[in-house]
Amino acid sequence: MLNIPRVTENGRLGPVNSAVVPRYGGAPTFALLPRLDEVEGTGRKADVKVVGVPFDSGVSYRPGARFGPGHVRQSSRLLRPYNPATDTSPFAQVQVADAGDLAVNPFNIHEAIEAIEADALELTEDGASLMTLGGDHTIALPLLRAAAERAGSPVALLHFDAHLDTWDTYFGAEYTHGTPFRRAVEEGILDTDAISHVGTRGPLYGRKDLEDDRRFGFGIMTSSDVYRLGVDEIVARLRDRVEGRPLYISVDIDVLDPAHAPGTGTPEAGGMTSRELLEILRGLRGLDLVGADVVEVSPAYDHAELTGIAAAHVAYDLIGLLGERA
Ligand SMILES: N=C(N)NCCCC(=O)O
Ligand SMILES: [Zn+2]
Ligand SMILES: [Zn+2]
Repeated sequence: MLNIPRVTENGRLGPVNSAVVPRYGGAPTFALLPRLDEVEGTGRKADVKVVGVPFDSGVSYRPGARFGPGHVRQSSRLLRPYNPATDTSPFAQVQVADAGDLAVNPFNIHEAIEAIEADALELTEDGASLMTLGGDHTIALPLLRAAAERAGSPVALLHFDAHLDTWDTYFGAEYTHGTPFRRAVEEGILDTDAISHVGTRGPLYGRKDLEDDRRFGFGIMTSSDVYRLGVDEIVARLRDRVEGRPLYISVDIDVLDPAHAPGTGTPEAGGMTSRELLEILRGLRGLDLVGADVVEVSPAYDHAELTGIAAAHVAYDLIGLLGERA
């Protein structure tokens, strides 16, 4: 089809109009949004760019997150343009486009990390912000580097994850999916007065893991805190920690219980529900969100697109938050 009919609201080029073209056909861009080159071809510029990073050479257990971006896009076909939970139309408030996947070397982690940082800087040169689909959690490090560079200062971080990801090395390797936030603290790109994990749970290697993590400045809202304190109290405490600072949000999909997100590399029992995660994110409106990622979706372990759909909805709400700022 030459002219694909799109929802055009508020002057923004939106998703394929699924009242005309069935949503299960055609190119699986995120939420059926236009590609970046299509948007730029109309003389528009994208304020929020969805970008995939098909990289999983940093995993310590089950592989497969390299297929995450494609799976999340496929699972995002049913997203509709209006979000009643926030009374916003995320694709109409700003221009959103799918920038495709970065080309990253699967055999050289150092080269991959450099490429991700450089590409993230290039994609944000025009003032756009990035909604990144991973990929394993290694990719958060170069994304944070680029975010801090663009913000002109270290950034606050809300890290949704079952894991701390502040371990030191695995088999002597410094750059893995279990170590990005320790490296980020060492590099001085995080505002260590304003960093917190959310949804942490599961066995650790030892008490020292928590001692190190606290020394780096991280606060922790565990999965059990979310259950016991409830969403509103968690939101209040998180806002208190990061308000008024440039903020990056990193969501490892394994923050969800394996019942909600089985398709991931290092699952842990006792996680939050997708409803809780979405409600917490919706409580973070009005903050200075400069970038976000959703990582660790490993489709070979997924069933019925459970994990892909959860990740797609999380990205949809994050795009809403990014767009409010833009
Ligand atoms: N899923 C992420 N990002 N990290 C998990 C690392 C857990 C481990 O191998 O000990
Ligand atoms: Zn994790
Ligand atoms: Zn992680």
